[in-house]
Amino acid sequence: MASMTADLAFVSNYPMAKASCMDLGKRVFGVPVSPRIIWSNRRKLKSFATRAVMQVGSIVEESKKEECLGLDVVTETELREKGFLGLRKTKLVCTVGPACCSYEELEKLASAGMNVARLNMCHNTRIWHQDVIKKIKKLNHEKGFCVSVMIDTEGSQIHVADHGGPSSVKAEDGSIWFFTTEKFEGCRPFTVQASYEGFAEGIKEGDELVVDGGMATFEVIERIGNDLRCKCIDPGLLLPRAKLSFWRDGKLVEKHHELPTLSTKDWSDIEFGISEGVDFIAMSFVRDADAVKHLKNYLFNKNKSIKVLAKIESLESLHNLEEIVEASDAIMVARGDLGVEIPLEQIPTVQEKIISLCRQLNKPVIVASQLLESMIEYPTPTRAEVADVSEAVRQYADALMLSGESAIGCFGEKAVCVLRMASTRMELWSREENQQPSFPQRELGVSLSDQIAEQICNSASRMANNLGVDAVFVYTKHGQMASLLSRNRPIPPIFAFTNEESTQMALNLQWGVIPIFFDLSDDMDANMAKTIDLIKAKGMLKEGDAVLIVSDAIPTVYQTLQVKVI
Ligand SMILES: Nc1ncnc2c1ncn2[C@@H]1O[C@H](COP(=O)(O)OP(=O)(O)O)[C@@H](O)[C@H]1O
Ligand SMILES: C=C(OP(=O)(O)O)C(=O)O
Ligand SMILES: [K+]
Ligand SMILES: [Mg+2]
Repeated sequence: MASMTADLAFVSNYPMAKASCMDLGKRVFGVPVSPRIIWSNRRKLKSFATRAVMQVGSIVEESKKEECLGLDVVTETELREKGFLGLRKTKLVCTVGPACCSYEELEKLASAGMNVARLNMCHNTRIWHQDVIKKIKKLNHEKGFCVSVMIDTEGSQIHVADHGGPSSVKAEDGSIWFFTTEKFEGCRPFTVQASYEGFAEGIKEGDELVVDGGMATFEVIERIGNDLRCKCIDPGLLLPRAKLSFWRDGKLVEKHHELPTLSTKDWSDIEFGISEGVDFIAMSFVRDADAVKHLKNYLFNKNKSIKVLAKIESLESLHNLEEIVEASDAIMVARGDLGVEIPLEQIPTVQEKIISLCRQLNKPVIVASQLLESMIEYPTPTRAEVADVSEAVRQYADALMLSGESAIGCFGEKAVCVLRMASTRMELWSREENQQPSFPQRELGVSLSDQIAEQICNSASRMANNLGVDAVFVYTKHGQMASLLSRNRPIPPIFAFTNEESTQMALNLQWGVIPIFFDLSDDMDANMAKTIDLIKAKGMLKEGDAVLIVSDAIPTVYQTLQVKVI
């Protein structure tokens, strides 16, 4: 085994009162090392001591070993080209649709940097979605990618039923339209089927009916039972499944319809997702935490490794934001529908508030929709779109999401490249110019061991930045330590080694984390030595590089803390 000449000091969770100071005295990082404090928490538990160990070590010797490491091909390439500090931190989610559903197109998106593939269950058939999932898993298995899969529910929003007619219908100014709940085949002139029979509840003459956030606007001129006669006052297009919202005196008429957040179709889509082994389920139009808890309880008995994202896209979800974030595994700022329910000019501020709350509560957050909308048709983005992307990156969003840009756009691969380049450059620039929000100091941990893990990760991140280490290695079974490190947004990349594939796929949504599948053993030293050797064997660690090591792996045999100087 290659030897690792380094000083290693343990910082774990020993109450300060018992801290003993040991000067390991050796040179690390090329500078004399001041004495270090050793904390270790020897909590006398009958079961295993919960210990989080942070070690600082430097590597000064070559390693000869070559072993296959679960590092995905994209990261490996980026690492070789740009080194540790050039690695992109912000994750990329791509909606898969007809424009990119072939194996070759999916491979292009993965090579360009897609971390998560999103399947919108509003559209297409389950067979189609199943085929895409199979291709993504094949790409991961055969080509060494690490792309996670997310399904996104249709939800119970009121929308225009698929009129089965041409892809979009034009509404002329002054034309009279009939919005009905009557079910009929095909399409009738100037008649629109609404997806929900109670869609007109509480609506009065004079109210405005807005389609898809403004694609067309109508004035309600008569209510006939459950149906509405309307006059087009702002001409535009009626797209299939267009969403409907109602406004009165410039304010949204909040629809507290009794539709459940998850419709019957959603539940069967969820069963489909479980059977296909998806990694994430994104819930549309979440109104409160109950719906999230209900789904998580259901999944607990089916497949508890599937992560639940709540999509913030209604006024009601903003009213219940904190409880929803607390209950969810991750959050999506779904700006498409959110922009229908709140004034567009408020989106950047609301988005920043959601991102900050998610960081405080240690939940990854995706900024979604219309980031590069013009690239559906054009090969380059507008300045406003790149400004939107860089603002989401500056706000420290964990991930950015493409919708139509990749699903139906002519330049999906280019759009991913624009996101990748813009986010990498903005990460570097905003760090150099200190443009990013400071870390919200809200304590998370409730139990002592959670508080210890949180404090270790907060300290480890500060230490990593202050010492200028090249990388952070974390050994984690369920990803908690990796996410707590990510929450701090440290400068060096976080290599998260885990022996749980579900953890690896879930960490694909965490800012700055590179999830690596690795057969963790109970021997921390072996884990450390082997992973460092392996990364070195790939030529990605070089002489003098410094790695900071954190672990929450609860070994089965550790009874004492080891201080090792090799
Ligand atoms: N799986 C799919 N099959 C066919 N078309 C899709 C699919 N996913 C997305 N699309 C197309 O891409 C557009 C943008 O995707 P998205 O924003 O996810 O959907 P929506 O418009 O329902 O919010 C959709 O309106 C639809 O036209
Ligand atoms: C992502 C969103 O949801 P969907 O595309 O499913 O409407 C959105 O509304 O921004
Ligand atoms: K959806
Ligand atoms: Mg939506």
